[in-house]
Amino acid sequence: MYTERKPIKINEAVEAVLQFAKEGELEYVSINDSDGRILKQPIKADHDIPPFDRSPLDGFAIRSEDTVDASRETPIELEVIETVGAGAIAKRVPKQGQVIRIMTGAEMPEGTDAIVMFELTKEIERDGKTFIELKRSFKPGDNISFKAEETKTDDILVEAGRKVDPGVKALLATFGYNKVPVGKKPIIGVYATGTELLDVEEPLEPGKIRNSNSYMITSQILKAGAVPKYYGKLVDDFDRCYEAVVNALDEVDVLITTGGVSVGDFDYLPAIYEKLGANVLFNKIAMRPGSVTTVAEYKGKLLFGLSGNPSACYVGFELLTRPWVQLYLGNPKPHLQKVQGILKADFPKPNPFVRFIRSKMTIEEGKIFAEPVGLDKSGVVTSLANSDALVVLPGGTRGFKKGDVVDVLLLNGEGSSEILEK
Ligand SMILES: Nc1nc2c(c(=O)[nH]1)N[C@H]1C(S)=C(S)[C@@H](COP(=O)(O)OP(=O)(O)OC[C@H]3O[C@@H](n4cnc5c(N)ncnc54)[C@H](O)[C@@H]3O)O[C@H]1N2
Ligand code: MOO
Ligand SMILES: [Mg+2]
Repeated sequence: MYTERKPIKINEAVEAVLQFAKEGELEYVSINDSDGRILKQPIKADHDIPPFDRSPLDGFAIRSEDTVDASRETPIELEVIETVGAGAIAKRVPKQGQVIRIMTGAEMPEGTDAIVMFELTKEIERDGKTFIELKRSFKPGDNISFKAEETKTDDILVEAGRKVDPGVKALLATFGYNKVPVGKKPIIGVYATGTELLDVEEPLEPGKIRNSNSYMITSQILKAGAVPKYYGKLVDDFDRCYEAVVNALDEVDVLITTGGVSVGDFDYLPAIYEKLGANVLFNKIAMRPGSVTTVAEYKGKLLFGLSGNPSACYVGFELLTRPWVQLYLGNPKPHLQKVQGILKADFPKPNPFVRFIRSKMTIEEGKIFAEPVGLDKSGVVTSLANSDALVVLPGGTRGFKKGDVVDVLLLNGEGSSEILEK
């Protein structure tokens, strides 16, 4: 029997979900496996950078006092007594009139206080010795990379909560983080429901479609940084679906189902939550697509009943499941980043509920534009492949015109600590 559902605002829905946020434990992973992981501790300098005074050039380490009288008119000659490459330490200490040939990155030899690059010198061989000719003077400290000029011991260089990217990884290596402290990934179970669903390798049959949601959601889970556990597809049979949900719940941190969550005769998820005794946080959100998105809690675990319609399923995950995952991982910016953009085409439909339109973002002459892509229907799958943003049109508004400034959520953005709507 049909029972009316009361829609809540998307912000309230997100808040309801995040009441059950929990942070995962810290685990150590090899630096080689740390890409994309969220740091659980700040990266702290355990030594100065550079760790010693060093040469930033290929050239000669000199005693600047020896060069005081050098000029174009009165060039001086200095004797080269040793060559030192990066990683080696000079064995000799130059006396007056002596220099050490030095390569970029090598530690400044004792007794020297400036570097002259090769290009400013002329080499002279005489009596089995090597000399350089210099036509100008140098001051103490000329061309030296000084110890700690970049960073000092105990400086915090990257805060906890940051994602490991190539730059962060360079610092992890610099400071000897062979093992990196990161947030443990939650395991997210996935079931696709629907008697109409075919596996990817199966040929089409009358009345059937291929199951795309589980692949899409698995990919969204991976992109969010969690571990997907795909259980397969289920035909619309109450007992089989109920049993599958109960069994999966023991093995996962969160369970996602797609489909079967609306008011149809074979939409069994609402009844499954009821039989389970789960606490249904909401079963309708005032948004399009994804209005049927339902979330229930059972023994502290969340069950996301995402819509079967691909676009609604996609949006439901990004707005509701993804933030939960981010908080679990330790990311203080769990929500999609919001920017303002210029609508690139008319959008004549009225918006009784807030609408999230699959869109393509571009930057032209320094301005952000967003263009709706494909059909704006929740059953549409093709638009998703061309979207990197969601245009947000507030509920209770009429159509929008090309050129209007609108909020745009970035699907590949930095993340935000703010929920989208106030
Ligand atoms: N009387 C009403 N009918 C519907 C309402 C409503 O408010 N009153 N809401 C509509 C809206 S909005 C949506 S969204 C859908 C949601 O339906 P369900 O979440 O129950 O999903 P299903 O009915 O199982 O499937 C909907 C649609 O999606 C296709 N589908 C399902 N699973 C997959 C999959 N894994 N891969 C690709 N496509 C999938 C399915 O074949 C259906 O076409 O309800 C409306 N109805
Ligand atoms: O849940 Mo439906 O996607 O609102 O369109
Ligand atoms: Mg249905």
